[in-house]
Amino acid sequence: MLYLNPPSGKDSEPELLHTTLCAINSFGVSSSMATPILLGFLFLILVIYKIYCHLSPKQMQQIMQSQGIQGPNPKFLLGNLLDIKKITEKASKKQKSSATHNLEHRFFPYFVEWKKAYGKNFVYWVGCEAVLYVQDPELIQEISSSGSFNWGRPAFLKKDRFPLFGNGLIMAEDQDWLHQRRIIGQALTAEKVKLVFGSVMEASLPILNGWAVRIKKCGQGSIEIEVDGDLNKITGHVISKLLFGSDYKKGFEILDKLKVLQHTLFKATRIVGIPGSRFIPWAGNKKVWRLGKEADFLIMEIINARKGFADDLLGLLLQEVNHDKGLTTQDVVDECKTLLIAGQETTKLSLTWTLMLLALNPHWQDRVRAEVMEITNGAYPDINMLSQMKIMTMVLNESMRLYPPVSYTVRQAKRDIRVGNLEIPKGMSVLINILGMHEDLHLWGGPEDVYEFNPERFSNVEFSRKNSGYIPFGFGGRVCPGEKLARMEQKAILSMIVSRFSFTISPNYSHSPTSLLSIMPSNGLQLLFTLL
Ligand code: HEM
Repeated sequence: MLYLNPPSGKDSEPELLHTTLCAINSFGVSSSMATPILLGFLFLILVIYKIYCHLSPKQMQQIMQSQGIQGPNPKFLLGNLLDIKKITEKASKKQKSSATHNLEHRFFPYFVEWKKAYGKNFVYWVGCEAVLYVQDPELIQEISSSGSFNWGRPAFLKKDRFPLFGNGLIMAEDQDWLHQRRIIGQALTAEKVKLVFGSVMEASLPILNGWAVRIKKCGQGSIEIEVDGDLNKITGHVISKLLFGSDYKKGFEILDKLKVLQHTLFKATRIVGIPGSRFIPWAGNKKVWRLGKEADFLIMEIINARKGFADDLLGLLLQEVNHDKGLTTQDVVDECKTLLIAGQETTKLSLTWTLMLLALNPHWQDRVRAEVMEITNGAYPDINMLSQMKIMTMVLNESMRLYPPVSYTVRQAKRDIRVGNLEIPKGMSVLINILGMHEDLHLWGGPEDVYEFNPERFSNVEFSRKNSGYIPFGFGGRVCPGEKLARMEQKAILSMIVSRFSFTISPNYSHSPTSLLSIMPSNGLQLLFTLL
């Protein structure tokens, strides 16, 4: 087992619940605060909840229990939020001084504890929202084939994340979702992705040349580079060019705004899941509204300046405006925000974590380099060479197993749905813990192996294909439409890096992954680079 520097700061809480836990903190649910005003407020919330919920928590619990699905007992109004808070605090006190790749214990210690008590599928409560936790690959297969239109996104998440995604593809449902999915699909086919290869090279070369110049200038053989920022620039350039074509530079400003918005949304002290809370004008909410509007405004500026339909993804989306049952201009704005966030951050993070893992595992770094050199003959790769890079694929797969950029996904039953032997009642949310699946001892070879970086496990192509416990790009109808693009970018950028530089971990790097919608390093990634 390889150990990394311990985290310097406090461990972050998982974002899904972080915000809700902050809500408890900010409410200060203690007996001393139980003033008549607070009680009146809680009563009002309860009434609103009752109106919102399809079934009462008790009814949902009974339905699930009658089917053998157990779970921790929910408390009045707060569900299991206080349990989550208690378990998280206990776990962070116990945390070992050295950090490993074991992220589930770090981000979801309460899931780990509940799995031990209730098995791989159980029900827990986020306030009044019933959530079915699923970590059984067979059940996930059943959900996959139970029809995309049966599932939506939980209303409280859609509202909470509205400034970031609006009604873009991630949040869209029913016919809107299908329509948007078709348009995005057209822009991300294998053929279209080939055309993007040029912009990956165009974005990467100046940055990598800059690294080489700095190494030569310093005269010490190696220098420290903060790679996270540079990978941001490369992946931001690629997605921005895909979306906005020749207007791509304006995309950088929008991306910067969306990142601050994302950090504010997931770090700010807010209440999630309580109706009306997003309208309360406190500082976090106000900042989120302002940034959301500013991002919209910048995208509208690009749209308004357009004459005719350009040959980019924005052009494709604009062609759908004003058609019968077509998109509105606001839908196009929302789609741009969605694609910028979904397409840039995830790809960047997968590269960041892969570089960290290769820096820690020089043997695998050498193997990837040898393969790239053999295929490219020491020159830059062309698009057709990427598919020959098998060891590179194994390394990337293993990196996304240990550090999946998206750690979980949530659906909500739009009607009563039969999934295998289970009857899932309308209104119940289902959380699929991608990280938990990727660290499942039964799927990945026991406690000795599961947290190890071992790309060899992906050498058996049949195993990887069959194993539905591996879902870094999601599953079913909502599977990531950007997978081909992401995989091309990953390979192109990595092959250029390993063929020019070797790298190790800098003593200044402290291993402190945090979860803000995606799993990211809290303090960036600092590596020591040497020219080959
Ligand atoms: C390594 C890179 C990436 C990873 C690991 C990743 C992962 C995922 C996952 C797990 C989902 C499913 C989420 C869910 O079911 O809730 C998803 C959906 C999505 N991804 Fe990606 N993604 C990546 C790159 C990209 C890129 C490059 C784009 C766009 C150019 C993109 C656009 C989207 C969109 C629009 C959805 C929503 C699909 C829908 O709901 O129908 N992703 N992604």
